[in-house]
Amino acid sequence: MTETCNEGIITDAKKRYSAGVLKYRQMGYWQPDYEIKETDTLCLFRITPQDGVDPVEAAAAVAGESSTATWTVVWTDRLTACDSYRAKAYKVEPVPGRPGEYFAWVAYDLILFEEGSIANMTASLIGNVFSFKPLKAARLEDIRIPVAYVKTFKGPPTGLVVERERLDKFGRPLLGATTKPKLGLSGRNYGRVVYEGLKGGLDFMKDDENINSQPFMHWRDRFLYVMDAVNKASAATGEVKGSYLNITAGTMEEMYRRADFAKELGSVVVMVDLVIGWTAIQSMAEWCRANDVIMHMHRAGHGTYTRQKNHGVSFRVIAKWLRLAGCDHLHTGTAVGKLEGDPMTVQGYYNVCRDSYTRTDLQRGLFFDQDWADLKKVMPVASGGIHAGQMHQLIDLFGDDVVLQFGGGTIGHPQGIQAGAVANRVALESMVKARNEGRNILEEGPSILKKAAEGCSPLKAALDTWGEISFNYAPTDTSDYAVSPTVA
Ligand SMILES: O=C(COP(=O)(O)O)[C@H](O)[C@H](O)COP(=O)(O)O
Ligand SMILES: [Mg+2]
Repeated sequence: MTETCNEGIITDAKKRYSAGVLKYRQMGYWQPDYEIKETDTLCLFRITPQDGVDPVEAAAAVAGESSTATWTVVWTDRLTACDSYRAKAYKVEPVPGRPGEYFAWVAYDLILFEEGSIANMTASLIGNVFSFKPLKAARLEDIRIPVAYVKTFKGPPTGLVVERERLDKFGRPLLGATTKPKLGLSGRNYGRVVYEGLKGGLDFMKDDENINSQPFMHWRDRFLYVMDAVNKASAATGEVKGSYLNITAGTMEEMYRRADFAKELGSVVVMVDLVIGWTAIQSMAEWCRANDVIMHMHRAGHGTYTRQKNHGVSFRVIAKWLRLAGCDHLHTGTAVGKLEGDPMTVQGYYNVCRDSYTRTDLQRGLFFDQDWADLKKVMPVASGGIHAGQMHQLIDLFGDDVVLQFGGGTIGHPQGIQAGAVANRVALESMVKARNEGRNILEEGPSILKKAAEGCSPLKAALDTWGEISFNYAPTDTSDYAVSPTVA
């Protein structure tokens, strides 16, 4: 598929710039012999051209519409350094095992993006091009962001190393729980749930994505009761505790108001939902940086555009943008829980959050090397339908630098919320100890848990209630190179 010459480009200026419509490849958006620069942003798109549309022309169109082009020749190109500003599609390959789909690699010059602005970068890369008629579908699969551009972002306000220092917690995953029911509790009842969870042994409790300031619980009531619970649980256990106060609101002014109040009450953490948008995320990261507060990011809404293989934006790209934009915690999936997530693909997201340098790893969906240029690391959050009986799988999949969050798997415990938290903490500590002793936790996990449960009735009850619960459905978003990688 890849061609070795610039076939198609019209170089004669008179012909190139006479008014009319040319093919994108004739305009210079297809350059198979293009030499990638270290300062280029590289994108891998998965495109499904309409029947009869040449994949190379479709790739050139993607490069054109996501950079400088419009549908017709414009003489004003000649007032610019258009040869370098034009994005270049430089390689097209059929996707293995997916007839009609092609991978198209496109390079973008550094000058095309404003420094430190995900809003600006995304307005180019996913601006018009996903609605383009010659394509049935398009997906941004992966991105390589050049160090020169990475250095224009401040990244996570706290980062996972400093977070551990502030919390004084090392050598094990952190534990959390989402307060349930998501909606409807009064402030006082809500605070009670938070206290029970933290007192039982969790490090964090968490507001859910859709709890903001509804009539049943004004945000100030929630913040007051939650912080009362946090302080009492810290005093009772001698540990630093936190509860992610969701400051998501309808305006920036209101979000700042809520963040200020959270800080005033002594919260170590605030939370926002991905749906607030890139600019709001970058602004809240600035606020968190200035106020020494951890920023928890719930990826609410992402499944609308990340899940389907043929259209949208892969979550690995969203994770890369979020690390640049700045968040300290990021929901990245569980693989074993109730929500979408192929294990290898999910591990790829974790690598994006925690690596200093991410290596190409096709089986985990990573198509490029990514140098993070010492940008701080994001703490991934595994959350969604998990329970103590899966502890060995979770630690085996994700290691120590992760928040394991059991919402229903704490609050639904038959002996109460505090018992649910105890079960999770005991399961976690037994599994970490077994791993540190060199045991194969993936194989021995169930027996390690059973043994630990002999001395812990809450863990026994958790295993009896949920031990057999699993969510075995075929994942939607898997690597196309899971069996034998063919692209270098
Ligand atoms: O409320 C929950 C989980 O509750 P529970 O633990 O009771 O299932 C979170 O919103 C999900 O983690 C979001 O999904 P993701 O983390 O994949 O973004
Ligand atoms: Mg939720």
